[in-house]
Amino acid sequence: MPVIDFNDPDALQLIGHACKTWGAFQVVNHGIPTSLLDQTECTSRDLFSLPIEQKLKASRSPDAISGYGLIRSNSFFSKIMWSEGFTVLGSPVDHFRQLWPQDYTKHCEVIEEYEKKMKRLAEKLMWLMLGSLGITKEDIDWADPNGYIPDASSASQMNHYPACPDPDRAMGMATHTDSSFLTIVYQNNVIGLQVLKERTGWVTVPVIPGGLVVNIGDLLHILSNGLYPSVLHRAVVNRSKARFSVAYFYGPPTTVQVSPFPKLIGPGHPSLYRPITWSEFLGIKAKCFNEALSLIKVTKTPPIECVDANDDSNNVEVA
Ligand SMILES: C=C1C[C@]23C[C@@]1(O)CC[C@H]2[C@@]12CCC[C@@](C)(C(=O)O1)[C@H]2[C@@H]3C(=O)O
Ligand SMILES: O=C(O)CCC(=O)C(=O)O
Ligand SMILES: [Fe+2]
Repeated sequence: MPVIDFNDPDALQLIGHACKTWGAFQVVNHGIPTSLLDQTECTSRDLFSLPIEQKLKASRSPDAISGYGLIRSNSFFSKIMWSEGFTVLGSPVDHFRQLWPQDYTKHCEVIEEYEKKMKRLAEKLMWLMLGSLGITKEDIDWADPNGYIPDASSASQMNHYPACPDPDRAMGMATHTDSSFLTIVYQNNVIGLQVLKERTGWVTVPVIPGGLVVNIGDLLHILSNGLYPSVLHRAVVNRSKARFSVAYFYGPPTTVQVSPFPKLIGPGHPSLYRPITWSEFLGIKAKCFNEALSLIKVTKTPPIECVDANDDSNNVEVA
């Protein structure tokens, strides 16, 4: 998977190429301090090491997004999902007060700082990705002239995959695409994230010091009219080491209708998707999961290569 230095003068072209061919890349020299990533990992470790009764006090309620629980999408798969998660949407304070009645403030400060810095990085990445498609700040009416997106939506997902006695019979996180515009993933120094590369198979994403993984999500897939396909990915578990990851999902304001960008449509390039908001798309995904993109497709195109996204077998890995 491409590793892109944010300070590389060719970053725009490199990002464009990575988006087209992999749907993902790693970024280094991104400006997020290592100390902040370490602190975020510490908060995540503290959270998941709490007694289960304590964690359940901050359980995600059935119709809510934030809180402690299993990943919803796991219910679409038959394998045992060897993981637990905690989703943050907006301020973590209410849930963190339930988890750590005495010292929730320090954990809130870490997560708030992490979200602030991630939002800035996500915005920069988004403009590079759009720039590589020939889309400028003036083209996007939900951004201000400086490229700032006042009401951008985001959520963070902390994941914990304990060491697993029988890794072949389990999966950490089932195969999925993210519904966001883009997702920035921090992984601790244990491998486990895999991406599906067309005509190659599953590729394990190496852990590189200071590296953050960037995934193309479904909303950028739609906006780019399929030129930048959202990447199928999953997390596998291992026998000896616990793994932690934190994913930051970034997208446009919830009320914005995302549709294939007019500049990318023309003779021979019909618009492939109908306009949709992130919230509506999440609703479709909650019911139909990996079929969501094809359900909002308006023009049928023959599949290039058939990949069974619901095949959660472990034995197709390519290093
Ligand atoms: C903004 C979001 C993306 C997400 C759904 C959510 O509301 C918060 C959790 C996210 C997550 C994390 C694990 C994989 C995933 C598919 C899931 O089930 O919950 C993603 C969702 C998504 O990208 O659609
Ligand atoms: O654990 C990982 O590396 C992947 C996490 C992920 O894909 C997600 O939270 O959406
Ligand atoms: Fe993901």
